Amino acid sequence: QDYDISLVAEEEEVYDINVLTQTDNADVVESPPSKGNGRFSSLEAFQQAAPRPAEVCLPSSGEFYNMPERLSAMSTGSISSSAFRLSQDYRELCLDFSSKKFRTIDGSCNNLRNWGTSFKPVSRILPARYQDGVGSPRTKASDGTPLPGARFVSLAVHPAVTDLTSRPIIAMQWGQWIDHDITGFPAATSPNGPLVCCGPNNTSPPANTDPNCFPILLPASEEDFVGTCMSFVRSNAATDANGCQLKPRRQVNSVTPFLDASQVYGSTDAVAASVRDAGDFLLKTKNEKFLPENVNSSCIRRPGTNDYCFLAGDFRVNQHPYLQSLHTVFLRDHNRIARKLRALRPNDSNENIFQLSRKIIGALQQMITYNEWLPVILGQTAKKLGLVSKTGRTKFQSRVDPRILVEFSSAAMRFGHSLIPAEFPIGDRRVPLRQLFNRPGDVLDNLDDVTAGMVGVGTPGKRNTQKVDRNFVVEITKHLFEPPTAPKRGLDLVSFNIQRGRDHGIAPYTTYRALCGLRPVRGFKDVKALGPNVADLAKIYKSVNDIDLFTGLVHEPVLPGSNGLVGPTLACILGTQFYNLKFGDRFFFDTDDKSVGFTDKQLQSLRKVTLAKVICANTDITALPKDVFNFPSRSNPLIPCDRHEGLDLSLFA
Ligand code: HEM
Ligand SMILES: [Ca+2]
Repeated sequence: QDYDISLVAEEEEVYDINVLTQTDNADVVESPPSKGNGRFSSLEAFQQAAPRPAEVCLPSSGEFYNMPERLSAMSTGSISSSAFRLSQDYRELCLDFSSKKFRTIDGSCNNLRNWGTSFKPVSRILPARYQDGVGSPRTKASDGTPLPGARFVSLAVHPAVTDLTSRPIIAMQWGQWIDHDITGFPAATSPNGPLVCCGPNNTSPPANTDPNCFPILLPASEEDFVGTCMSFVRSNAATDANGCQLKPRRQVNSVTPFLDASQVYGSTDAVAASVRDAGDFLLKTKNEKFLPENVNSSCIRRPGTNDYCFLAGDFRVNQHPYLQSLHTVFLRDHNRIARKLRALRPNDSNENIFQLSRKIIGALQQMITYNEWLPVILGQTAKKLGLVSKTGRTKFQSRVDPRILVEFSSAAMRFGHSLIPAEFPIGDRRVPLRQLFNRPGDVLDNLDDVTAGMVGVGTPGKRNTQKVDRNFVVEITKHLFEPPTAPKRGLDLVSFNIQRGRDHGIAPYTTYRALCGLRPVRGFKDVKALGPNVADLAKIYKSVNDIDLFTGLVHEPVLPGSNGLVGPTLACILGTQFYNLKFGDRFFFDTDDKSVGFTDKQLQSLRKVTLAKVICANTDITALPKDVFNFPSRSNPLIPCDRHEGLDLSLFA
């Protein structure tokens, strides 16, 4: 109910962020370890193989410990009703886990509850708000009337106003890079392959559309897309061992939630095997320099060139050149480190050299994320929650659940879409993002120019990333993945984010704000909570308590003094997830458990490395500032690449 804010005494914004706990799903206690789920060489293969919900679903007997059943259970992220059996199983498969020095590829056996294995259901902070209570998307407002359509919301409250931060574009790009390390929702499919959820030429879908279709219906006033429908497929629903959907519906994370560089190495044994030559200590490359080719993938190749589509540990690798750049830089860094270690440890096995290199790359991912990136995003909150890890060692907490919270991957972490600028500098060009999707050419031609543009030292001069606010560039709200020859047939990422939240039954924004201990929103005049444009929200939502989580989060103003880029509820959800990914990871890079961690000297040396050093060591860029999340300045001067401190690998001899 809206009421007059002037009647409410002004109070200070109380802002003391603590981490949240997830709901206690009965089935979260343990889930089966999945040594064997590497059957699938790609996400597509996984999706084809995922069993359809059976016609008749009997209550699960819990008796699914013969192999075929177990494999299918693992691949669909199903979970058992019998914790006892699972712990038995877990003990069997993770028997030697205390003697294991390296992470498994699929994240299994990280912790006693076996949380954090790929292709397992995500966790959640609050119970789902499905419209039917079990699985249908949230489509109605609190008074029972329909919610405004996702595209309608996108058009009404997410315009393309430009508002820049003082940061280079890497502040955005690192976020997407690590997002692909920690989250990935596989889409539902039909027995015949991918689902198409609109009629021909984007007309409204026929009546018998697949139940996993949840198309975005375009408003009558739509000018940017042809037709009346934008295809949207629901995320794959986790099933039990009998192929029956779990109730309430749960989504699956196809990648390991740990920051373990799984976008480089893969989250299943099959993908891991595809990115390296069996028995070798190196990752596969093309011509020693670039990512290997994925012959099963499609991308846009320039005629008359040798352009090819990339293969990496994550299937999203081809999306755009800045993402491809980080994939290439870390691929090269693995091979650079592995070659040195090979020489330093002549008696060691290739497998050990590979795993040791992988462990160092994983440590770099965590260090850059917690010490360089998160302080930029969360400001004070990063320190307050103990996320910054520049000194000392981290004590693993076995009760902290590292699994991805559905609210994080469906809404909060997508804040990064607001950071995306319209143009990406590459050499002396500034290329509109719509011209870069799915094209490997720029990285193959000139990785250095792509990378320099990303970290703000390219030739067109300073190019800043956008602020986190309600604004999104048209490159992603009108022209996402638009085919070059088919105008108005792109997608709207903001509509997708909103629709995805509804697909996953995410509760509205105000619920999370309250949970984070912030004062309630005082209706549609509450500029302090919902920002200067709150009146626009009033035009489309009936109550503040209907606002979609994603939309609410990017409306919240950044609190004065927070020194970060995000508002308080966003800081709360992001902080919670990154807290869980630090303290709930037995292999966190600075763990005090020396049996899996680094020696004091190794850690000390490792801590000198910054993203700048990694880029210097693997490109022909000649100078970078120590902190690439800030532009070069008097306090962050350009330093020749050979003077950046690196990891002393002789400490691993
Ligand atoms: C050019 C840059 C980017 C593009 C083109 C892009 C595009 C996309 C697309 C198409 C999706 C799938 C949407 C859906 O079906 O629900 C997605 C999901 C997502 N994006 Fe981005 N994105 C970009 C940058 C970022 C950044 C900077 C971040 C974070 C800081 C981010 C975080 C996410 C997350 C967490 C998801 C959900 C992934 C999952 O769990 O499946 N993205 N993005
Ligand atoms: Ca991972």
